[in-house]
This record gives sequence, C-alpha cells and structure tokens, in this order.
Amino acid sequence: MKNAYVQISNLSFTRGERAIYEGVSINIPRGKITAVMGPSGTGKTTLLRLIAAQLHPDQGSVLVDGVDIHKANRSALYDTRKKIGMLFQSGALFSDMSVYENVAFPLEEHTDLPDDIIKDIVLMKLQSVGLRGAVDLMPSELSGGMARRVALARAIALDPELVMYDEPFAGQDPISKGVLVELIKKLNKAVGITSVLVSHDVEESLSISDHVCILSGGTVVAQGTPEEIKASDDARVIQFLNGQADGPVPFHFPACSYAGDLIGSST
Ligand SMILES: Nc1ncnc2c1ncn2[C@@H]1O[C@H](COP(=O)(O)OP(=O)(O)OP(=O)(O)O)[C@@H](O)[C@H]1O
Repeated sequence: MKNAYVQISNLSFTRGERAIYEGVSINIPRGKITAVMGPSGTGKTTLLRLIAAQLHPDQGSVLVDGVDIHKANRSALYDTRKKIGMLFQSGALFSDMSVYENVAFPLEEHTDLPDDIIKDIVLMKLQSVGLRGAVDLMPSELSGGMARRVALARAIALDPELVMYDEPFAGQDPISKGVLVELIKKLNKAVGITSVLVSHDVEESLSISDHVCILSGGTVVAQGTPEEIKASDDARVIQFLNGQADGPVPFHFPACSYAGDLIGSST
C-alpha cells in the first residue's frame, strides 16, 4: 500500500515456545484510524510493542513512515520514536510528579522550548482531554479514568504523527468514553494523525475506525472497512463480533488436559 504509515510485512514473533505471529502482513493507512481487534491474549499489545520497536520480531519487517524500525541506526530510531505517541494499558504516570510535570516531561526531555511555551502546551493538551483543572493534582488523587486521560495528554505532548491506543476505553464512564472517542476523531481529522486503536469495544471501534484488522491465532483473519468486516462470512469474525463463547476461536489459553491437571494436583 503506497499510503501506508506503518507497513508490516511477513512478521513472525515467538514468546518462549509459543508463536504469537506467523508471517503476518498489515498496512496501517496514513491519516486514518485503524482498529486492531481480536480475542484476549492474541497479541494485540505485542503488535503495538513491535511497531514501537520495544520488541523485535524473529522475522519480517516493520516500516514506520518508511523507516525499517528494527534495522534503523540509533539516531533514526530516536527520530522515528519521537513521531510515535503511545497510550498503553499499563501506561502509568510518574507517581512522584504532578499532572503538570507528567505532561511536561516529554517536552522537557525532547525539546529546548522555553518554560512559558511548555506551560502553554501542557495546558492546551490537558484542556483537550478535559482535565486542565487537574493540573496541580498528584496521580494518587486521580481516578483510573482521569489518569488514563492525563496519560493521553502526555502521549500527544510532542504532536506525534502516529498515536497507538491500547484499550483507551477500559475503566471509563460513558461521558469520559465519549470525550475520548471525540478526541481520537478530532486528533485524526484535524491534525491528520494516524491512529491505531486496540479495543475490545466492538461497537465503539467499528463506529470510529476507517480500517479494521482482526487478529486470531497468530494471523490476520480479516482486514477492511468496518462495513466489509460486518459483512464478513468468516466464522471467526462472526464469533468475535457477536461475542459468542462457542465457535472456531477457543476461549481457553492452550493447556494440558484439565482432568490430568486435577488428578496431578491430588497426588
Ligand atoms: N512478557 C511476556 N513474556 C512472555 N509472554 C508474554 C509476555 N507478555 C505477553 N505474553 C504472552 O503473549 C501473548 C500475547 O499477549 P498480548 O498482551 O499481546 O495479548 P492481547 O491480545 O493484547 O491481550 P488482551 O486483549 O487480553 O490485552 C499472550 O499469550 C501472553 O501470555
């Protein structure tokens, strides 16, 4: 795809004995919102970490804005990482820093901007997530949902070209969820940010994304527009979209026989 911001080709990645990805190819279109969905434990967070070069594939390549991120030299890697904002499930704030200091941190680390400009940017980012009033609070004084939004303000502090959201709606009340959905759309439309959204929230994801990629069992089982995905006749896609427990995708993590485990534990 010519206009892909992230181009993943023939990617394989193994954790211990377990193949998480086997020859996966995915294109993340530039300036669009791509939803990555799939059963729990399938490797969605792992995929984001492979894109950000926090993990390295056994095989295959990941091009981020044309840069092969796993072969890039130190300075190209640094420059490319500056273009990526990440909101991870475990994206904890620095607990000994205020909300202000948390959002200012990447600006102080990566730019030479004067303090008054940094202050304006921090307040602008906090305003966009609806938390300018929380600027002086410490992370321990925030709810889980508020902390997630402060982490988002920090993730977009450097005006990234690519933002990856890992379960941004988890633990959000309906109003905050609405704020986040609008914010993701606004960042995408107004500033042209390429967005990757990992979420279990099927309805929300399909409603805001331009492109959808469904992963299962180490491969891509479907890719396309939300309309194409909804019209898919692949049994795994139908099972996932409808939240059915029974179907081709197993609910259980691979394990030895249950009876064997129980007998083993009683001896
Ligand atoms: N640090 C680690 N060491 C070994 N295995 C890991 C590690 N982190 C994750 N895994 C394994 O990799 C697989 C993929 O994990 P990952 O977190 O990417 O899944 P996911 O699709 O994001 O899941 P969820 O939707 O539940 O968040 C899982 O089977 C998990 O057990």
